[in-house]
Amino acid sequence: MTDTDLELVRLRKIYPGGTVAVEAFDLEVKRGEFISFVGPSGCGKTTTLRMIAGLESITSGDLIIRGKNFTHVPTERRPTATIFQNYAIFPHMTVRQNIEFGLHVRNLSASEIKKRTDAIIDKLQLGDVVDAREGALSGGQKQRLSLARGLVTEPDILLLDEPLGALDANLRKSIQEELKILQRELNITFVFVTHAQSEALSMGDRVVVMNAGRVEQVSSPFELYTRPQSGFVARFIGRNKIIPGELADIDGNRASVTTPLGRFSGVPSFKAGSGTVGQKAMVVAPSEYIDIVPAAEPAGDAALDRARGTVTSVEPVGQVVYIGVELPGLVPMRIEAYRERIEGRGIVPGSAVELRWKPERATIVLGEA
Ligand SMILES: Nc1ncnc2c1ncn2[C@@H]1O[C@H](COP(=O)(O)OP(=O)(O)OP(=O)(O)O)[C@@H](O)[C@H]1O
Repeated sequence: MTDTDLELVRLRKIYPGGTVAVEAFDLEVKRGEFISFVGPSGCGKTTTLRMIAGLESITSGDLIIRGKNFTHVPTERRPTATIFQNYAIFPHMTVRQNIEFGLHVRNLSASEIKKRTDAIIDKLQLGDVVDAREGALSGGQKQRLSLARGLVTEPDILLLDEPLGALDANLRKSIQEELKILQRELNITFVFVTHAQSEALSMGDRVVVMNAGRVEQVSSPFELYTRPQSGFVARFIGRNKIIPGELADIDGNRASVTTPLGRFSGVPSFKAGSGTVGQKAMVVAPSEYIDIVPAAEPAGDAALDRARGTVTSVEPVGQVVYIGVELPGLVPMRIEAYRERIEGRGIVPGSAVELRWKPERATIVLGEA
């Protein structure tokens, strides 16, 4: 038995009007993995999910689930269930009837339907509202009902399209946690679409970042946050500072870039051999790894990379202070620092500062910043 649940091979979607919504989408998802799709509006997340669900035809490429090709199999014969943002609950049916509905259309025996429905009602704590209709349910209960409807069909893969989008921030947070626990317990593969990067990173075992119909990067949340592989990911995920320049040197797992502020090095995000000296590249460092100190302060650690600038603004917000820094030849940067780290150190508008970071924390990314 293969432990790959889902394989997308060169998946492509062109809508009848000619819009190329998804292009060359390759992905392998392991059984029991929680995978999030994230990207800006219109990047093709929903289209990809709908192709997996069979709600949208596949223009070319292959959809493989547990080793079987489902590219042209109709939705009702796919081992998937889909949860939508608007819940898609039948308002005239009770909670129990809503859950049973998907089982009746599968021709299961009455006793099997009851057994499965009772189990899922119990699992999702809907026992108190089994006879209620949609109008009487809270946002959280509606969310759990829509999950119950999907899970009761015992899918191999659960597809979730912005399922928490309609919830307020607090409820969203607690349902995120519930969902993650539920997924671990059931060990079902979840494919979760969201446009919120924090949600994608906190929920996903791995995250697929999409941009304009294409996959930009597939990585664990930490890897994505600390080791972006493209300028798009560096800007879209996390709080990176980006210094543009030209690739100067590549040596194993170190590369360096000549920038208007000097030459800096970092870990290359590209494979050896794919970068050419002189081509456009950038130094990317997560904000959390950059220290801001008065320029006159001696550098204790000679191995740090350093860039000099002038403070233009200092804006405290709670425990964090946002410091605007003008750097020669670059667009101004905004650095976040803990208030206690900078208090009393003379970091005020007009003062000269140095940004310092460990080169091994920086990533060298090819392309135009
Ligand atoms: N039914 C359709 N007919 C034609 N074009 C469509 C259709 N549905 C989506 N598109 C286009 O395909 C592209 C991808 O859309 P899709 O909805 O998959 O993106 P998305 O990343 O899910 O965006 P959002 O976060 O806004 O839902 C967009 O350019 C969109 O306008």
